[in-house]
Parts: sequence; structure tokens; C-alpha cells
Amino acid sequence: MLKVDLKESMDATGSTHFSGLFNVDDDSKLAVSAFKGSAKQPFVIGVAGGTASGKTTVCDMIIQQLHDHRVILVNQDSFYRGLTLEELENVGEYNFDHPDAFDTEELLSCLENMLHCQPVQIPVYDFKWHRRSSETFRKVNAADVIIMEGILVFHDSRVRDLMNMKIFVDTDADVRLARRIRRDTMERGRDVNGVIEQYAKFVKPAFDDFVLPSKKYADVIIPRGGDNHVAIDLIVQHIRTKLGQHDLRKIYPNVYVIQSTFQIRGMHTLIRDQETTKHDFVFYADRLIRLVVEHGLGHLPFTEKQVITPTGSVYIGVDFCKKLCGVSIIRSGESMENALRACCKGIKIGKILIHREGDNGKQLVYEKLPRDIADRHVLLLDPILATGNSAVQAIALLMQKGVPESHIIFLNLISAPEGIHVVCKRFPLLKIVTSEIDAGLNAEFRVVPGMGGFGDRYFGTDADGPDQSEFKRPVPSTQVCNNNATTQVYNGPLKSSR
Ligand SMILES: Nc1nc2c(ncn2[C@@H]2O[C@H](COP(=O)(O)OP(=O)(O)OP(=O)(O)O)[C@@H](O)[C@H]2O)c(=O)[nH]1
Ligand SMILES: O=P(O)(O)OC[C@H]1O[C@H](OP(=O)(O)OP(=O)(O)O)[C@H](O)[C@@H]1O
Repeated sequence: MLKVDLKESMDATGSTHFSGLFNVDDDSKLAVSAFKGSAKQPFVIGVAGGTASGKTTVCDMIIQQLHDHRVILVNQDSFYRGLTLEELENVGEYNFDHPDAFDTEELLSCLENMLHCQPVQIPVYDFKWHRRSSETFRKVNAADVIIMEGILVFHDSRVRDLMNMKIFVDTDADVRLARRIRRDTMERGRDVNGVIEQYAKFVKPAFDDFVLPSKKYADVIIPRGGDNHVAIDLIVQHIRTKLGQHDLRKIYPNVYVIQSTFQIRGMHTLIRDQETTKHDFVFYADRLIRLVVEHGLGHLPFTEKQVITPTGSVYIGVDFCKKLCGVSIIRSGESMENALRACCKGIKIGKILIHREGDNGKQLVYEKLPRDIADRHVLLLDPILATGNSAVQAIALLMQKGVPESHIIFLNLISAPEGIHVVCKRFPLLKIVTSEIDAGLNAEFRVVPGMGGFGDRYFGTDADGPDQSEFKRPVPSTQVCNNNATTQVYNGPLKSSR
């Protein structure tokens, strides 16, 4: 029996810690405390500089290079107060470059919520009409990195103090003025005279009075803005080092996260979106599963093999490990079977069902595994690792059947840090291959941001989902049969959905 009782607390620095008791099989108790870094605080970067200095370009370049992290860009412009009717009538007299033009209290509150990994609504400002949209907001979720960009983001010490790194983009005034004239006339619908007048009356004096004096707070000054690739490479390296200090892969070398690309992030975006139809969910989940399976197979042992190519040359390659099998955790794990079969012709696949409810809270109710499983390397399949309860039960059973711990590779799409801690502490020799590690678990022990109930979305049993018959994909869990697999039809109870 395995029970998890996790408590979340915040320390003085605002970092979230998890502490609690994980009771594993009654007799072995694994006390886990102070999971510093499980639900880590985002790394906050401030990017300031004069108007049209190239702040946006610098931010874009940082975001591009940090493609394997969740990065959110917040513009100080979004927090412009919006003009009253009276101010609008005399817009030429309004100073958009003064610190008072911004609603700094609102910016602070947004930033603080983001630091606590809470979703926030960022206002949308219309430069053409000098006002905020009353209905439209940009909804932003938890991130690894928050970039706060704007002419005066270093002005208020309370905002500055929330930043882990402060960058000042330093570009010559004449270059900035030329860019500003081009941008404001072409993108913001203004006439040249008005732009020059605003520049002389407000922009330049405010730069001298507020922007330039804030340069002294910068940790890094980038001359020439976005053209300075060396400076940006160095900054990104530093951010990566800082983020890496929280990286679970550094704590547990047996955790492998597949190399993230925008393609992979795109697929995650689709399967995580609550609006995604079942058809698309299945399609993109299948693509991601295939990638995870291929990656997992790469961790199997191999022997060297030489072949002669049609050109008569020798190619020194490797031979796949032959003794392997899959084991899926019913029901979601069954969604990964097709991908495994597509990669490993005729692979045997066993099944394990762990019931979530019952007298003792958790029990193994069904298992059907290849008879010679002890001689095989096992690819354990389950798309979600949340508390780790199901995985620990399944792994313990495999080991009871004689499978060495080091012969198990656990494949999943999304892992919660809590689940990784539980599994890796108990089974340090096993490998976990996942496509993304999420922020953590919520009060109901669901992965957040997560994707909801995977099984329900994949097999179409979620209450609000469209009728399954609408789509014609043949992927029912227990009907997928394969001549060589030990797949069984199970008619007993299924795990309750979470
Ligand atoms: N006329 C006018 N100017 C505005 C308004 N809102 C903001 N500004 C100007 O916008 C400027 C702030 O934007 P910038 O920092 O130049 O924009 P940016 O695109 O982030 O600049 P870079 O990325 O550094 O090139 C300030 O200098 C303001 O004068 C507005 O409603 N009307
Ligand atoms: O790490 P844990 O806290 O044990 O949670 C992970 C389990 O939860 C999900 O299954 P779910 O209970 O939703 O059942 P289903 O697969 O039948 O949808 C998932 O597929 C795992 O099996």
C-alpha cells in the first residue's frame, strides 16, 4: 500500500517546498522533506533601455535560445494606464515616458502572482488609440523564465527587487531616433512631425531623467542591442546555468527528458489545450508517444555489429537488444502500445491494472506478463507520472517477478517532480524517459499545468468530450490485438478517473 501526504509551503524567499510522508508498502517509509526546486520559482529577467533601443529583439533572441524552457515575455507597455477622455483630447501634451504613465501597482501584483506560479491576466494596450482594451487580456500561465521588458522597468525598486538579472540595452541615441521615426510612422499610424515633437518634448528628457539613471542597476549592459550576438549567447548561458540548478536531471541522472524543439512544444500545446478535440488529442498524443518510445529504445543495451554496404564498404554499427517487452499500466498506458509495436515488430506486451479505490486505498487487481519477463528488458508504459503511486506499484511487481531494476525503462509523456522524486528515490537504477516535466501537483494530486485526465481524453470518456462515434480511429484499449503479444481482454473494474 502506498500513500502520499504532501504539504506545500512557501519559504521566506518565496520558494515552494513540498514536505510529507510517502508510505510505501507499509514497512518501508520514505520521508521526503524540503523538495526545494520541485515547484521552483521562475527566473525573472528585466530588460530596460531607451525607446527603440532593440529591447524586443534582445528578448526575442533570448526566447529563441531558451526554446526548451517555458518563457513568458511581459511588456511594461501593457501596463500603461490608458488615457482619460480629457487627456485624450490633448494627447500631444501627455507624457508617455514618465514613470507615472504606468500602473506600477498592477504590474507588481501581476509579477508577484507569476512568481507564485499562478495564472495571470495581462492587459492589452492599444498604441494607436492610447488605451487599454477593456475586454481583451492575455492569459499567462506558470513559466520557468519571466522576461519583463520596458523603458522604465528598473525605475521602481520594488519591481527591480523581483528581478534575478537586469539587462540594459544600450544603443546610440541617433540610431534609436531613426528607428523610432520609422516604427511610429509605419506601425503606429503617426506623422513624422508629431513623432519628432514628442521625442524632443518628452521622450528625450524622460530618457535623461529616468531611463539613463536606471542603467546603473543593470547587471549586464548590451551595446548595439540585438546585433550583439556574443552578449546574448553569454546571457543565455548564464540563465541556463541558473535554471539547471533546479534541474531534476542534475539530481537524478536516470531521468531523461527528450530534447525539446518548437515542434514538440507545439504538440504539447495542442494536447494540453482543453479546447482540443478528441481526434486531435489522439493524433498529437500518438506523435509525442512515438518520439518518447523511440527515445526510450535508445537506452537499451546494444552489441556492435558490422555490415557490408552495397558499395562493398564496411559499416560499423550496432545490433538492437532482442530480449525486451512492453508492460502497459491500464488504462492510459495502453495508448502507448501501438507506438511500441510500430517500433518493435512482434514485441510482447503485458498489462498491469492498479485500482485507485478500495479498502486500503490502492491495490493491484490484475496483471498478465510474459512468462519469461525476468530475462527481458522492460519498457513500462504510462503517459502520466503524478504522485508516482501507480508507477511504484507497477515497478515493485516487475521486480517481484525477477526483472532487475536496471532493466526497466519507464516511458511517459508528462512527469510531475513529486512523482520523479518518489520513483527515483526508491528505484535509483531504473530509467525514466519523459517528454516534459511539469510544475507540480495540485491539491487533488493532478499534474499542473498538465493535460487533464489523459485516459479520458484519449479514449473519449471525459464527460464534456465529443461523442466518440464522431471519429473513426480504431484505438480502443483492450481490443488492440497482436499475434505475438500477450495482450488480454480484461473485463474487471478500471481505475477511477482523476
Ligand atoms: N504617442 C504615443 N506614444 C506612446 C504611447 N504609448 C507608448 N508610447 C511611447 O512608446 C515608447 C515605449 O516603447 P519603446 O520602448 O520604444 O518600444 P519597444 O518596441 O519596446 O522598443 P525596442 O524594442 O527597444 O525597440 C515610449 O517612449 C512612449 O513614448 C501612446 O499611446 N502614444
Ligand atoms: O502517479 P499517480 O498519482 O499514480 O498517477 C498517475 C496515474 O494516473 C493516471 O491514470 P488514471 O488514474 O487517470 O486512470 P486511467 O489511466 O484509467 O485514465 C495515469 O495514467 C497514471 O496511471
